[in-house]
Amino acid sequence: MTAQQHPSRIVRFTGDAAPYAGGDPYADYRTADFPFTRYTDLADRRLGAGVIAAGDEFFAPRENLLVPERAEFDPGHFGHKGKVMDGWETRRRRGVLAEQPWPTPEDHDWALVRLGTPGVVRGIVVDTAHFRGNHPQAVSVEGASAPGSPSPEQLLSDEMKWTTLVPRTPVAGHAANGFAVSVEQRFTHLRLNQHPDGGVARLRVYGEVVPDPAWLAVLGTFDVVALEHGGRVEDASDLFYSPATNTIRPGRSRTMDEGWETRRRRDRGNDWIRYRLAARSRIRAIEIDTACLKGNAAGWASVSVKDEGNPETGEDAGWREVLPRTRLQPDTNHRFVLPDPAVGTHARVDIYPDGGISRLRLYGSLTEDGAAHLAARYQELGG
Ligand SMILES: NC(=O)NC(NC(N)=O)C(=O)[O-]
Repeated sequence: MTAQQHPSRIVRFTGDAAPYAGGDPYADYRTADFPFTRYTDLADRRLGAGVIAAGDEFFAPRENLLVPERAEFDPGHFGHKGKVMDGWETRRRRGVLAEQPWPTPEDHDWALVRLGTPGVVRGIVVDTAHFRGNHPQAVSVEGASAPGSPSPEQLLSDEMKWTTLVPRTPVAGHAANGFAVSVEQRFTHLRLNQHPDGGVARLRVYGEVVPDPAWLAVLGTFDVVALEHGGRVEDASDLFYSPATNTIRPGRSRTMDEGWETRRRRDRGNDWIRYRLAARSRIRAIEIDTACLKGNAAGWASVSVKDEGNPETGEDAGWREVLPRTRLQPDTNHRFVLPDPAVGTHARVDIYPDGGISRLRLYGSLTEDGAAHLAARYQELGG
């Protein structure tokens, strides 16, 4: 097993994985703590991402790449086409002549990914879990920015400009191959290439959401903390059972684990999440949902707002409670109209004493300077 230190200090695994020897298939899996995983997975199915085409998917379908759970391996599961693999796997490439039976150096397989929400990519994980002996020798990743909803044909046409995010790089089998990306551009689509062929279990694309300011301007009032609009979690008191980011995902929770649940507190404190809003906003209405949290819904909740971006004072006025501590019901969506709009760049929900909420929605509109900031960033990133 080899782990190499990359110039950008990202651990790189190289070399083949040993054949599966029985027992826990993850026992010899190689992975690391990649710093960029604190960003949002822009290729999350739950945000609307999809693998819209692939040049070949003989052994295993491209859709597996974005399954949220880690890849499974059943050593005895064989189908009509071979070993059933939980990933995207192409057939073995061949040369064209008896004298040249090998693929050419240019031969490769590709898959086109539509990001769930456009953004700047900070890091990519090409996970080859369980691909041992049939993983690609190398991978590369490119990004494109296309307006609207382009077809695979449009994306593959010569007119489309693709930018290299990860140059062709050798990867290891049965490993989480992580790559830091430093391209300051907003992308809508990615192309994952396997050189010359092989299988990849999962693709994760971590980055910052960059919303289209024209769309937000037309909407006027929207959820200013929603992940898809560029809101994000900065910190939370407890991540024992589930990520706090679940509270700003699209849609309602269908099961308890799709929300945010904290462990049972045995002290006199309380749990909380701190968020950064899409930009400076004026919040007028709040929703707190406890969907699917029944014996463990938060007992009470309050919401506070902080304004770090006041262009007149330039001052940080500290936290201001805009929804006082309010009793919550289990498995219920609660709606609150604020008596006065609350202006801020950050929000915090405090739950008492512990338990969970499934969603927080902060409905409002961008302030003038908030909208100008988003428009400038969009321009800068070539949006
Ligand atoms: N044992 C295999 O996985 N073989 C082949 N792949 C599948 N899925 O059967 C191959 O050639 O890569």
